[in-house]
Amino acid sequence: MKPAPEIDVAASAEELAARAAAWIAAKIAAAPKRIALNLSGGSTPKEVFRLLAAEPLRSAIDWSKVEIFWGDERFVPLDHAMSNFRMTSETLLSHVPVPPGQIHPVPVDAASPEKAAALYDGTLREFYGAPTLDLARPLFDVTLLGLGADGHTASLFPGTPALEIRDALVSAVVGATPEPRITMTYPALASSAEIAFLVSGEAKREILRRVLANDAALPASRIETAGALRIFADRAAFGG
Ligand SMILES: O=C1O[C@H](COP(=O)(O)O)[C@@H](O)[C@H](O)[C@H]1O
Repeated sequence: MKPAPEIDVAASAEELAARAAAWIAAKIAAAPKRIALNLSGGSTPKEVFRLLAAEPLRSAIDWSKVEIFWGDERFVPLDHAMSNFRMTSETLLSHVPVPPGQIHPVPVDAASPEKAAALYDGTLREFYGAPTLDLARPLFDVTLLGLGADGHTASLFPGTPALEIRDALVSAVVGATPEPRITMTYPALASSAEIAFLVSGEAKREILRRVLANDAALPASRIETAGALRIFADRAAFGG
């Protein structure tokens, strides 16, 4: 992992969520105009999203500035129980006034995971306003990431071809999980002013230790960014 992450250790999962939500709210407040948030799926961000959608943060945030993307998605309909979009809608987006045109879901209605990936790649480049990413001008302001017990992050799973992709921003991931996934690749995830991992629970302790030791076999360890790297962990995950 580069650069060395700033590690924020909370006493509990609830405190982790509160600290991460407050941090995101502060990032939105500090943004002069629009702010591009690249969200993670999975279980850990749910409470963070609920807190952002509840008072006092809901009213304090200028949601008209916010653009929403997803770092990964299951190739299932948007209303499917496994959909990251659905989880985000239920916990956050159906409760806050983000203009609909600023919500950019992965197009899971495409004919195949590969087509969905290619379309989302185009969406990212159009939003960025240039065909290639410039290190000095990140695509996202904030990228949230989770950490799977196998070391995956977004849908970058150990041993999958997506880990080696450098010329596309988005890839299909077929065969790593029962359902196909769509994931941003390292170059897209890395193009963020701030990357924040959310890691909670004792089940993540060993994998977090290995990520912090830069175990190169783990996809999460291979995130490299010109931006800042932060880890929100609870004591159960971090130890101590
Ligand atoms: O970054 C991500 O990581 C998770 C694993 O997180 P968890 O909170 O469910 O343990 C992953 O599956 C998710 O889709 C992704 O965005």
